Amino acid sequence: MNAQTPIPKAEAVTPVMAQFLEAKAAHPDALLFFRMGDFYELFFEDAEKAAAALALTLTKRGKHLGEDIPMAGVPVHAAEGYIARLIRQGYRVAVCEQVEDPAEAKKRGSKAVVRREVVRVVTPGTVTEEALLDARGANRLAAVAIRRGRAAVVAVEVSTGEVESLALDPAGLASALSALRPSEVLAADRLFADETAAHALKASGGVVQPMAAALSEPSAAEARARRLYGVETLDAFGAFEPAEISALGLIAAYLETTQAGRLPPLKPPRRAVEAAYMAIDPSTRAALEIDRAQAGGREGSLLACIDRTVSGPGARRLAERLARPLMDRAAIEARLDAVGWLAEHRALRRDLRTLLKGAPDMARALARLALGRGGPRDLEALGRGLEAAEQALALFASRPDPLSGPPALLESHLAALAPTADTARLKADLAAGLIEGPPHLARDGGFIRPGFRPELDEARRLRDHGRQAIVELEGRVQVASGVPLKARHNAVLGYFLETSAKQAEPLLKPPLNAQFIHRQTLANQVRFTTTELVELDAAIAQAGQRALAMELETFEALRAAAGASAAPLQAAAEALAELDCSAALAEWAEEARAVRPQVEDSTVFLVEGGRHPVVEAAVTREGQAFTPNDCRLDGSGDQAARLAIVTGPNMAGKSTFLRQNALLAVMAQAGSFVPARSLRLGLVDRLFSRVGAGDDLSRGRSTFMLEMIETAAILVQATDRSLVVLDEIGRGTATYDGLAIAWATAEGLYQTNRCRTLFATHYHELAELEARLDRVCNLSMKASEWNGDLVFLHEAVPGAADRSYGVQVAKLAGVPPAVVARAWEVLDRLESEGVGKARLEDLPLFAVPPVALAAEPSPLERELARIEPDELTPRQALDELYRLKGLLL
Ligand SMILES: Nc1ncnc2c1ncn2[C@@H]1O[C@H](COP(=O)(O)OP(=O)(O)OP(=O)(O)O)[C@@H](O)[C@H]1O
Repeated sequence: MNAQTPIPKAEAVTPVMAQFLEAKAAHPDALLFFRMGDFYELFFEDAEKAAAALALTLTKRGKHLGEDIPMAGVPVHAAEGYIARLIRQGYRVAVCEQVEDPAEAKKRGSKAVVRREVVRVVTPGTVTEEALLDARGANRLAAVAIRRGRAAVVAVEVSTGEVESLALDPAGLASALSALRPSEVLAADRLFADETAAHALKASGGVVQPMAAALSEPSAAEARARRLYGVETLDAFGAFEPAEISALGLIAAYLETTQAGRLPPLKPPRRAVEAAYMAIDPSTRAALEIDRAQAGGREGSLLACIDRTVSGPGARRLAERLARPLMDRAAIEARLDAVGWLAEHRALRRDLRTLLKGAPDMARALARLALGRGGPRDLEALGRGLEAAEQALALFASRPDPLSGPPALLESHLAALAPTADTARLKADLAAGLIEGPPHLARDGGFIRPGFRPELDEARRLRDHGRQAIVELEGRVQVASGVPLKARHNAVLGYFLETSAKQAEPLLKPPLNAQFIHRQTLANQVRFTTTELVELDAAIAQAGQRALAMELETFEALRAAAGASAAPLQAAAEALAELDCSAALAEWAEEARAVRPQVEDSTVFLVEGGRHPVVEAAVTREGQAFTPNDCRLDGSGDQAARLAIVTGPNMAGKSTFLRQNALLAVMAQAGSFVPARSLRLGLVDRLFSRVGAGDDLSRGRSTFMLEMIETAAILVQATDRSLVVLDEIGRGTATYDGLAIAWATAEGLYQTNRCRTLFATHYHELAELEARLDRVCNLSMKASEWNGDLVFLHEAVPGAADRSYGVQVAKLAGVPPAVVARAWEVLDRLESEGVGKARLEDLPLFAVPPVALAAEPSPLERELARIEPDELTPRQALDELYRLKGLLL
């Protein structure tokens, strides 16, 4: 979001305003939080925006070029909450701090202003503070680039240091981005001209940050990426494609500016290949409500329904697994082994979950510490995390049946939990060094345990002893002077002796005025000091400062020790998260009576007694029973039909049936048990679901247009390994057009794409396909009529539905009786005239041989895609043109 403050000319402004203008000029598109003593102040347009966004009072401070300067401010101690709210509204916030002591500034002259610098830009994708993060959700910063016809997405989780790089075909951008669900996406500004990329960026759901195209240029990007990792060459990370380097360069550039040079500790990029995951495009993801319900929130999604994790990191792992189901059968089996083993070992699972419930978010604490934003509480979190790791290890070691050892994946997590010499020392130091329940911030001290550093104890003793000495002094001067003096302290005077104005009289006159030095007269009180008190005050202040300095030094030493052990700490954090995730899936499997799916390399899809977990939960809450359903498909057409036409009345459960089968595939390949009696699943490479679409009027597309765009994508991309569930294609247009489109789509999917397909429709004419084609079957959702009313049985049975029962459903919905009666009349007329029958006969079904839908690009197209105009000199461009023309000859 842009917050373009009109930048006034710097002449004739106060020195502070000049500082503000300079900082603002460097961060024109962020709201500038300008530190003034105990407040952050915002000026000009920033003030107006923040005041509106945070319901702050908009005031004025001084004049600029004759005009009042609008101003709004927030107290420093409450700033985090305000910044959080601005970030959630899509703003970026630049924090401009005082970076020197006011006393230092004074040394330069009485008029000198304190130096200020922007120490950080807070943006949605780079926040690390607990208050700004969702404990159960990842917070990713992603960058997108396209070079030489290939695209890349690099995603960084600053709060945990995870980095992932994915090289892919530009057509897959939307799927890849929607799987990552970044909070913020960076892209070179020229990328917005590319329709595919622009669509993918918009569909990502994150705040999009356009970046100068120069930052993604290969050499600049590579240099920055090397700097990010502090390496001479990126070779050790594998062979990056040019687009990946560009995207990594954008991330590096953004982190450099927003973190003001303080770079987070990032893990080496994990390189993923597109083929490693089941591709799920954004509309399929939305339609299936995998991690978010269509209404927006988590509530009502598959994730919310099955999430039994007990820790934030575990919840993030689970979300990640569901967002990106795997294609690697061995990796899926390994996850299933882990879930299965934990499902069997109930007592151990229970103890493990109790243990993990209290475990802290080590990865995020570590990242905050590394970025210099962490405090004693983050150190404590590391200590507690290491303790939890040891306890988890002990739990597994003490299980009663040592013979049935945990499967390989669990073993690898346990190995990561084992302490190293460094982490063991760190844990011991943290336990010995920190008090229970230390404060968030190191700033004020008071968090080092007595006994940890003898010299700190000594400084504290002196400080406390001094305080005791003052109490004694207070008693003595009272007796000596006969005046009721009270010892007090404030930040300006330090310690002083105070009495009422009336009783102060004797102290202001000889002989007592020789001992009592007057400091201040207020309306009712007079304040004094004595030489002894001045000395005590100085000694206390000095000891206090020494104690604080030592505490801060100790904090730094512990922080450095944690930083030096970052790798084993991150590994232990990840292992705890994985254990929570697997144990949670086992817990849910037991609750939901879910079974282990059988995953294969074939193209079968055989479900017995499948259920939709979310609908089942909703139906059960209402006190009703959910009807499980079988589904048999086979891409090879060997055991079952490849295409099933699903008909049945409205409300009979068609959409539920379709979605539940798609979700079973997602869950199985995510490595979860599935809500069914059994499932045999041949790995699904791409999942498509077109189940109802909303309008996308902001992009000027009608519901029907959107439906057709999505249908086109399926027809172009689905392979013989894909699973497609389509609900009511072609209903948003005239009946004949709709039927024709539905028919041709079913035919195309069957003959050209050859994918496994469930095709729900109200065009009962499509049932004819079963008779005409080999591997097509009809399914219908059973309903029966009872006393003129419809009863839904929600059972998928072989055969086509005889009719739609639309009028009965209208009646159930409360359409007025007169309208229902009229509808019956019209329906009777239409049916008696045989309009439906005639219609089908008219269609030129199978008259035209199907065309190859997923056409290969021509050599010329392939060559064109490879050319990167920005990287060519005019001369090279001309040469390229001649070469391309040559391809035509
Ligand atoms: N297998 C089932 N067992 C029990 N109840 C079910 C089942 N399937 C669906 N239902 C119930 O029926 C309702 C309607 O289901 P669904 O939306 O799938 O119907 P539909 O046939 O797709 O309807 P329409 O054609 O109007 O879109 C669900 O909200 C749920 O309450």
